Amino acid sequence: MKRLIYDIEQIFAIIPERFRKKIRFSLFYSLLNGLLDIVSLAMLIPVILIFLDPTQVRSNSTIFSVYDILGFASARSFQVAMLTGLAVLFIAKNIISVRIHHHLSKTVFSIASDLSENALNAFFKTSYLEFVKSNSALISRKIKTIPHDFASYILIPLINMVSEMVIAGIIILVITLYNPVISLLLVSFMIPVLLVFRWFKRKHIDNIEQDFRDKYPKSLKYLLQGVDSYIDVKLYQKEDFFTGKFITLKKDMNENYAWLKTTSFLPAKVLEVVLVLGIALIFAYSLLFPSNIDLIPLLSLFIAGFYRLYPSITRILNAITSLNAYRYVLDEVKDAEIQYQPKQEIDFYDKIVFDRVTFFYPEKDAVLKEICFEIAKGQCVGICGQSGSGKTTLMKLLLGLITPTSGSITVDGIALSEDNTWLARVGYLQQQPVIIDATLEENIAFGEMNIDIEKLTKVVKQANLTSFIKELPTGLRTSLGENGLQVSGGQRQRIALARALYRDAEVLIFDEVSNNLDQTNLLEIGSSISYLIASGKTVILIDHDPILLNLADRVLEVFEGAVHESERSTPLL
Ligand SMILES: Nc1ncnc2c1ncn2[C@@H]1O[C@H](COP(=O)(O)OP(=O)(O)OP(=O)(O)O)[C@@H](O)[C@H]1O
Repeated sequence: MKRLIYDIEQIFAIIPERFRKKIRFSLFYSLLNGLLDIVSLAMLIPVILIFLDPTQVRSNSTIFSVYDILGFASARSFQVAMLTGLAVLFIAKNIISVRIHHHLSKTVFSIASDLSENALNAFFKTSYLEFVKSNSALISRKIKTIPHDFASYILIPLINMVSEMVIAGIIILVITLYNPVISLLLVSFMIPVLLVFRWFKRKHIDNIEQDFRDKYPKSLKYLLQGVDSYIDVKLYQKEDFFTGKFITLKKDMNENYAWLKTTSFLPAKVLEVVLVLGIALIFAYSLLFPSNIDLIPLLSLFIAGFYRLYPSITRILNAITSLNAYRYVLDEVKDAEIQYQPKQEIDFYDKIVFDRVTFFYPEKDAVLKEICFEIAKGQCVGICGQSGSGKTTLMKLLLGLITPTSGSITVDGIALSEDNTWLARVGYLQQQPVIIDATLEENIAFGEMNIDIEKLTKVVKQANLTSFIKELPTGLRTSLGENGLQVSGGQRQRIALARALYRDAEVLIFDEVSNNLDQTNLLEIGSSISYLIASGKTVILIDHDPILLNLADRVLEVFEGAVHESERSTPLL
């Protein structure tokens, strides 16, 4: 019980503030729904009675007072009216019930959407270093699966459980008042159900939480890795490795899922047996003591009580199973709401300054030590250095994705961080630019809802994309497919360049773009870069290719953690 209260407190803490009132209403409506069930069942008993024995209309004082107040002239017309009333009541009750369930589901799944939104915002807020340590399976689980599981397997079962507990309590109380023997019979029959359930839960359900926590993300990881490395998997003939890893985990999980399903099925079956045994016991009692018992009302009461207690008990037990199996979700969904703070504006009009910047990755030696240099606005600076010397790290620092361990990086005197608008001024072109599964124009405008056609046409020309577009079946509106697999390395680079130009980036960083380009594409990118330099953009070229480095006003060399002005040892063209 203590655990349950603790869980309820935790669950309430997770529900976003604006939904708490709605959830309380949902709970209230669920209770109302249960009460309507009880009322309609209670109405069933007198209707059965007057049908089986019409003399009850006059002999039963309660029934007679209703008959009298409503001014009926014959028992038959009263029977018909009661039956019609009962039908209307059941229809109305079930319509209300559907509406209440819809309200509950709508509220609960709106909460799931809210939690997903929070998780996605939190993901975009994670630091670059945390991001590189994470994996996509875990991220997608946190954003998609966990909020959904919280709604489906925690919130709905919890609301059902609380309202069903109250309803079961009311039913037992009412029956006790009417006939304590039946009440005792009903309660004592529930005990074997609870014992069987408890045994099952201990044996099979308690491991399921571990499955959901550990095996599910691992299996998803192998699945995604296998799909993402399609070419390598085929090349190295490692289909069995990925399939094997995935399927071993999946089989274990499915075995436990099977027990989870069986457990939810179990109470209904046991309760059915209990119902038949109860009826048999009442019959046996009436045979043994015929004068002591009024068989029909007793049986009606037992069956009516059971009819409503049966789903109550099933729902309570299933809710307990669900809360146990999915309790881990509570730890993973707890992330606080993101507080948005306005970002500090940076208008780049003078220079970028690296002042005694040192950077260590966690648990590693310093990649860069006390480096100092400046880049003036409008300059084109080349950066070269051996593989692993720290060129990309330098760029991540310049982008503000990572912050110096010591020293400072400032733009016009303002220190770089994710809390200022610096990233909006920078276009970063990587070796393998990202292509999203969308049209070419959506790839260029990247995340803009309303595409500015005039600007689009301009950047398409600047990035030398005109001839590529002519080859496409529907021009700029052609879909580039998942991961842009149908686009060549050179085309990718030009699309990325158009993307950077579309957002009016002031500073353009080209990170080893020559790696995936042939001579023709390299010259084309080179001519685009020359155009950018001429138009006053600040350009940073991390590269080893003389064709590109030749475009730079100066070249910096990263070597053993330091940065020197290079003598341009390579003959420039
Ligand atoms: N996220 C990270 N965590 C830990 N170490 C890292 C991380 N990223 C890079 N490193 C290490 O930092 C060093 C510099 O890496 P960086 O990618 O900056 O080099 P680079 O000069 O760009 O190399 P390349 O030319 O091969 O791309 C390397 O030793 C690398 O292993």
